[in-house]
Amino acid sequence: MVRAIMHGCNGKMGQVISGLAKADEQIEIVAGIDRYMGITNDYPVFDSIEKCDVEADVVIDFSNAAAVDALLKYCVEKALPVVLCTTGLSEEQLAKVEEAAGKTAVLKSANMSLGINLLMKLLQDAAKVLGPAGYDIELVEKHHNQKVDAPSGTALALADSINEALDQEYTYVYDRSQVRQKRDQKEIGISAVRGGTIVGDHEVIFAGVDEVIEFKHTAYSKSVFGKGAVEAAKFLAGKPAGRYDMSDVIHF
Ligand SMILES: NC(=O)C1=CN([C@@H]2O[C@H](COP(=O)(O)OP(=O)(O)OC[C@H]3O[C@@H](n4cnc5c(N)ncnc54)[C@H](O)[C@@H]3O)[C@@H](O)[C@H]2O)C=CC1
Ligand SMILES: O=C(O)C1=N[C@H](C(=O)O)C[C@H](O)C1
Repeated sequence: MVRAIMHGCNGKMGQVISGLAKADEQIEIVAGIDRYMGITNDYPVFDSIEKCDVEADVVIDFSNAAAVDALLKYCVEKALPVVLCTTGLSEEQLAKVEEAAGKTAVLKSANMSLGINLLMKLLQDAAKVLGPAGYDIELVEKHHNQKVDAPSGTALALADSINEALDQEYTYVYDRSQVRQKRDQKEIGISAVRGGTIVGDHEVIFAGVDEVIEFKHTAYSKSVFGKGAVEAAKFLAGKPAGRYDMSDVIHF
């Protein structure tokens, strides 16, 4: 049985994971961390990670970028593997993630769903053909109105995946409103839409002369992310220090 600490336990994803873990004999949430205390859970909840003295094998994190520095410090000190799902980390924080991975196992992924992780692979094949053929690449993501970061971590990860296939030659453009010039061919435009309860839509558009190829992923429920995170936690418990991602968990 894998013992997990749920960081951000009283948030939307924290509650999805709590529900999934209850129905799973291979994982148990032994403690939760959240600064919001308005929910009753069947495990002890602490208002900050530093206060948690419960023994565990892994941490699952769906919280807020502002909470990630303290989390990494705690996991490094306790040599505790961490599945890092929070998005919107700064460049400085991304460097801290790499540093932490030198001391404990860190699996970071902006999207835990099978579909998006497959899409990242498919896009690399498409980009290798369509990029050199001069197709313009644009990405549009849509999320619910409670989301604080933009663009989504997934949109950035999809763009990174495409750019890797194209020898890192592309730059990202987030806002065209102040730019009075035509797009450069080696740009990836990234646009964010926020509204209602949209769980998560990602569309990648390759636009050429007289034809357009579109790839689209739609998440209809947060459980697609939750299931991936639970599998990632089971995978990461007991692993040596290092940087892991969902390609270590999902084998295509
Ligand atoms: N990698 C993936 O597949 C996915 C990642 N996410 C990301 O996960 C994060 C959380 O998403 P949601 O659950 O929808 O958000 P949410 O806002 O519903 O939940 C976040 C929880 O973290 C808590 N929190 C915030 N700061 C804290 C702190 N300093 N200490 C302790 N607790 C703190 C909040 O009180 C809240 O309960 C976001 O960054 C989101 O983008 C969300 C879905 C899928
Ligand atoms: O905040 C969300 O909800 C989501 N965030 C992740 C992201 O920023 O990519 C993943 C998913 O799309 C849902």
